[in-house]
Amino acid sequence: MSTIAAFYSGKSILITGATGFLGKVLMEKLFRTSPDLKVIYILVRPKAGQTLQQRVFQILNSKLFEKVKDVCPNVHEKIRAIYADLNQNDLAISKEDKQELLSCTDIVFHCAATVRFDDHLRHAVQLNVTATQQLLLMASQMPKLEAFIHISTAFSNCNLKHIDEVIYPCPVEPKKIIDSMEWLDDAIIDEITPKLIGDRPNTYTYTKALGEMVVQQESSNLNIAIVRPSIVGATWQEPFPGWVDNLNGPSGLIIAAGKGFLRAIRGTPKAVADLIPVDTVANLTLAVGWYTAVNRPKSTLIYHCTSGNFNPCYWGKMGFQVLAAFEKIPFERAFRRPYADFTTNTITTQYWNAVSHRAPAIIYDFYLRLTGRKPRMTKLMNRLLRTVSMLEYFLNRSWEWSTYNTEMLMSELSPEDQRVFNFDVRQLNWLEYIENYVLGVKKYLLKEDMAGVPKAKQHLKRLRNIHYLFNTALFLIAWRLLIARSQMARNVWFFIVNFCYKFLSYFRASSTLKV
Ligand SMILES: CCCCCCCCCCCCCCCCCCCCCCCCCCCC(=O)SCCNC(=O)CCNC(=O)[C@H](O)C(C)(C)COP(=O)(O)OP(=O)(O)OC[C@H]1O[C@@H](n2cnc3c(N)ncnc32)[C@H](O)[C@@H]1OP(=O)(O)O
Ligand SMILES: NC(=O)C1=CN([C@@H]2O[C@H](COP(=O)(O)OP(=O)(O)OC[C@H]3O[C@@H](n4cnc5c(N)ncnc54)[C@H](OP(=O)(O)O)[C@@H]3O)[C@@H](O)[C@H]2O)C=CC1
Repeated sequence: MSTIAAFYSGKSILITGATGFLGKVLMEKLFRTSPDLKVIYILVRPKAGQTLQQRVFQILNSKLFEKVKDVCPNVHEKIRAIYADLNQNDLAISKEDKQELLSCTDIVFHCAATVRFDDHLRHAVQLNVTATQQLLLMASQMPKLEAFIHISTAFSNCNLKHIDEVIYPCPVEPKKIIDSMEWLDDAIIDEITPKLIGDRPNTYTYTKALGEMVVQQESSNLNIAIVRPSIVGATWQEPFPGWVDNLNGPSGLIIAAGKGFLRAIRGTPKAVADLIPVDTVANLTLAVGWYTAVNRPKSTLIYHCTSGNFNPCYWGKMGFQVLAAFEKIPFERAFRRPYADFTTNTITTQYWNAVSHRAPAIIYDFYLRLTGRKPRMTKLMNRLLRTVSMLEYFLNRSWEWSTYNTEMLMSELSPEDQRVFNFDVRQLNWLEYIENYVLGVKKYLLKEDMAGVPKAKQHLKRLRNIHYLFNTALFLIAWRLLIARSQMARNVWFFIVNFCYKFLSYFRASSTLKV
């Protein structure tokens, strides 16, 4: 019997961000391995016209939760959705709900965050800093609380090259930032944002670093640990390989490349692609919850959930594997044949953006206009290029994260726990993982059926022929224009024609002789 699974049996667990990518996988694993847990409280807000209950119903009835229903048939009764909005200072939790949470919660997993890179600083501070502070305040009033696990990111200190399992202070105290957000207007915040974030690339990484500082400041009276995952990708093994449900990180780019929109990207092929499967993050997080509650370490331990240290993969190799996967698993209705390459400097990037991204979009929009349809490709391409430009920072650098705590935890686990809560990425086969990832993107994000693969392959063949035809036509037009203007080009042309004619005559004569 797994010690960790047994630990969570009978427990009341609070999860924030349970409707998100990581939160769902974490919840699924908890239900599947500890079906005897008492209850999982999730803080949810209504969204996209759906009530809390509808959102929970949708999650529990999704493919991700199929296995859970076999081991925990009454899963609906064990999940309690609590209305909350982390955008509001008191988290908007009702008095009754708050009372129940305070008196019953044994463990907290704080996953909720805004992960948008370009979020306005006010909103990012509210979600990633103030809400964390509010939640910690609540946690400090929970008499039964055994552990509070905060999910941060391995990139919270991406301004450093080597990152230890410590909290690095930001120059301005989080409390001062929180206070200033209350009285500064948006225009002034916009002005000071670059100064505050300093050498970090965006408000996301900055506010996640501030969030860690808040955790540290509250850690004296709480039993806390921080998990810092790197770039979270599709599931590796559980509940099944390749599951993914949003466009963050690599997933959006895989679609863009597979559909033929993305042809070049500024990236360093030799930089480490520090991807980590979402089920690995969930397993480590649950193991951290158990270890923190049972061993009550004297200080706040930080766990890097990264792959580069254990089993590095590089962007060049990963890009190559993604392209190879498209051969087997093509996406339907591609705009162009999938082909992409890494460029290493700004000038070549701009050249490829003009030639391979903007020009085809303009030509296609022209065709749409001619056929009486609304042009849309240029707009889509501009959006894609904006997204890509935000991800480039992470494609052109490598980081080293120390992993002593993660390795220590691994060694503390029984063989059974190492199997059930596996977070040892040394066992990960990247080629297999990437292939499953591409398949997952096709199935779960694009909702495309494998039955459509032959048609997709045929469509790609047609695109290849159009490509050859287009290039030949372009060449002939260019050549024709050149011949009309240059004597030298004419001479070359007559030389080639003459040569071909002589060659054919010789070939014909020699074949007649043989007969
Ligand atoms: C030698 C060999 C040669 C071979 C070479 C081969 C070369 C190969 C290339 C092959 C292809 C790719 C291979 C894999 C490479 C992957 C690279 C991945 C890079 C990843 C870097 C991530 C670093 C993460 C570090 C930090 C990790 C974290 O802690 S946080 C989690 C990550 N967070 C995010 O990813 C959030 C990013 N998103 C945003 O910040 C915003 O969405 C945005 C700013 C990008 C866009 O905002 P905007 O308001 O404009 O739009 P929005 O309303 O959000 O969406 C508009 C439309 O765009 C879609 N969308 C959203 N996000 C993405 C995305 N990440 N990628 C693509 N598309 C995205 C969104 O759905 C909307 O679509 P519509 O609804 O259709 O309009
Ligand atoms: N994805 C990644 O690559 C990485 C993620 N992380 C960290 O992991 C954690 C989880 O990320 P991930 O699952 O990918 O992110 P998602 O964007 O998928 O999920 C975010 C979650 O936070 C919730 N949330 C956001 N705003 C509010 C709000 N105002 N009130 C209530 N809930 C809110 C969302 O709810 P709703 O569904 O209502 O929007 C959702 O459940 C985050 O802390 C992130 O920083 C760290 C490293 C990498």
